Amino acid sequence: MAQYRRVSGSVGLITLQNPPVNALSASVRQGIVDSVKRALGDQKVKSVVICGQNGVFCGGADIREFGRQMSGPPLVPMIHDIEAANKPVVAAIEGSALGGGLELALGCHYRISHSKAKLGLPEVTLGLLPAAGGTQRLPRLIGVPAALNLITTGRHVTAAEALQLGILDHVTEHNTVDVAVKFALSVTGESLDGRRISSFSCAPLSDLDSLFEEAMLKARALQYFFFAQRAVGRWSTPSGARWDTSQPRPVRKAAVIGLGTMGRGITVALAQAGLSVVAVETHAKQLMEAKKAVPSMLKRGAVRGGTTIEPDSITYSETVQAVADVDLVIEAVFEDMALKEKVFQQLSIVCKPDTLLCTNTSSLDVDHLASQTRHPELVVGMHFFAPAHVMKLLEVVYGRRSSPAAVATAMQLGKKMGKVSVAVGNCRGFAGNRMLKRYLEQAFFLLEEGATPELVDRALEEFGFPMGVFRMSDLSGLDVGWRVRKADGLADTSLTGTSARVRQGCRYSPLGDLLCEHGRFGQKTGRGWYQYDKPGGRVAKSDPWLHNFLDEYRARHGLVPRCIDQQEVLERCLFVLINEGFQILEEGIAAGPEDIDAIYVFGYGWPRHRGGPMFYADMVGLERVVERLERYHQAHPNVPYLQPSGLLRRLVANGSPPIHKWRNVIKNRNSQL
Ligand SMILES: CCCCCCC/C=C/C(=O)SCCNC(=O)CCNC(=O)[C@H](O)C(C)(C)COP(=O)(O)OP(=O)(O)OC[C@H]1O[C@@H](n2cnc3c(N)ncnc32)[C@H](O)[C@@H]1OP(=O)(O)O
Repeated sequence: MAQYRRVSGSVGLITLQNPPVNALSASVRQGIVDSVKRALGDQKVKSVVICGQNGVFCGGADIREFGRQMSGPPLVPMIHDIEAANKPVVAAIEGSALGGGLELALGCHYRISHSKAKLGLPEVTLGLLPAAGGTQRLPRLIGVPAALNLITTGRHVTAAEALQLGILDHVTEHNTVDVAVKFALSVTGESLDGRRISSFSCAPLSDLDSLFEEAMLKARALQYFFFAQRAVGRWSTPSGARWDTSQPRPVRKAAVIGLGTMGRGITVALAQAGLSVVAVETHAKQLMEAKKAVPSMLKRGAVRGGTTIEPDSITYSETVQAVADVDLVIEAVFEDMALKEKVFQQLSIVCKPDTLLCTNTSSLDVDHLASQTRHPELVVGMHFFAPAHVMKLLEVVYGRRSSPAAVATAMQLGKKMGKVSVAVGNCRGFAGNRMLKRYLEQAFFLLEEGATPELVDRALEEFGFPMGVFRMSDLSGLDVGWRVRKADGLADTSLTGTSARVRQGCRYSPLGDLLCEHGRFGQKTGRGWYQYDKPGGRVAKSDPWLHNFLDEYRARHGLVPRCIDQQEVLERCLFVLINEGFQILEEGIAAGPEDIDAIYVFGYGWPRHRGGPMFYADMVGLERVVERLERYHQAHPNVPYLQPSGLLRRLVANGSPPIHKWRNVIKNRNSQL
């Protein structure tokens, strides 16, 4: 329903009332129609404000009514009548104005919003189109490109963005209804001619064709990705193991070894999947902290997902002996081979002979760990992404001796945990991190050549990544990569002169290592590629220290900074990552391009509407990718992986078949080996 009352003498205030989000049920629509009629018929009322009760404007059509017989007044004429009113109508938006809620607000003559409100047309996420005037009014108000973006993505925008786009007239930090009532008083009697959005003409666009072409490309990418996501479940390995011929084993009880950040997340993910879990941590302090953290993570998850969790599904232990009867173990100790070797040797003794032993390593050799056990065929990698109970991606890494049943079991467990599980072969960094390494290195090189973290991140964020490479590095911690580079014998900052920027015969940038030596590990230390207001702060700010440091670094190494544009940033960072993807396909580490695309979309923030790196390469054109890589390789001959991979060249030589035919080219090649 809707409540109607007169306030401040001459303002008719209509309050939508339908908890929890004031959705536009039949009775709310009836309430609005009746209240508007009353307000317009009352001589004392000079203007109208529409708001929602309990700090929410309106969550849109009442989804609970979908599928039922339509009753009550329809939305379109209701909104039309509001727009046609001869008294100003102001929407006072708090909380959310979504779907039909935003469409109602667009029918009003003015929109005032609280700064914390969210607005959007999310119908597409429900398989609908905005059918209450949104597709007509929004493009007229903010232009076709911006409206198309909101309508086709369904994304929610903040009040600040909505103001910038022109959806809102005013944003306030104060009581929105009070501000709207005052505003309504101030516009009493003013002409409404320029306020009825449906009478606006749509700004003509010279490049409408390219706009629609772009939208079509997005649609193609999303459709491709829909199938790619499903294709990864039909896994296969070069040894011939396949999803449809491999029998997974039942897993009822699992264990996690090591309760750091990853181990806790994995424990939560397993418990949420309904398994009983033995959580092992040999350090008493860490164990105590985990015992507090895990239940509260579970509780938060249950509130979010509306599920219940058996509180005693997790038992904690300080010794590995506690895992004697489990079906599967996931090791998540510190990323140190010697330590992991010891854990696997112990597990091999303690566990039942048929227990599956998994490692959460992000890059170490799964075959080597398997060799520490009595049953190497029961060892696989289960590479989770942080936070492990939230991130959708799981790389299931099969080793040379992993049995088909072991791979099938890990894949099925991943699915049970709600993950997108992708089977990949064993190599340094597996598929995702191996490709990421190339991307990161190019970003460092770009800084050496004259770019700034801001410029690189802006290019990547405009491409669609939720955060650029440097903001991401600050978030995940610069020390993570530093440790890996040290273990690989790369991070040696004592080198000077030319050798400082060359390792193992290839170009190397020590910039990340140098920052770590300055204690700049990213967000956690409050300093990294950016500065933060405090350790743990989230808002990245440009750091003059860093810019000065880069200037000095370039001067020290005789590097003359040059102007670098966004196109070069994208090509250098993305094409080199794509090239590594082709190399991975060629080596059989990933079975098909869909696997790589799923890994990048679910694990690394690659924008879904661009389909994943391999699909993107197909869209850009393989010839162009080869041509650009060759050009960059000529300019940087000491970066060998800028050379187009053999598979990429072969695909071009085969007339650049579309992505769904690449597997044939890969298969033909492998069968000739
Ligand atoms: C078939 C022909 C129809 C013609 C329609 C004409 C055009 C209009 C179309 C539409 O408007 S479609 C609906 C568009 N709106 C949405 O998609 C919004 C969906 N909701 C949300 O995004 C969020 O719920 C929220 C509004 C941002 C609030 O988020 P928050 O995290 O604060 O709370 P939630 O836990 O998500 O929700 C709380 C509570 O509210 C229920 N709910 C939310 N939206 C609706 C709705 N539109 N209709 C009915 N109920 C809704 C949600 O289920 C939760 O309820 P409980 O589970 O707690 O009971």
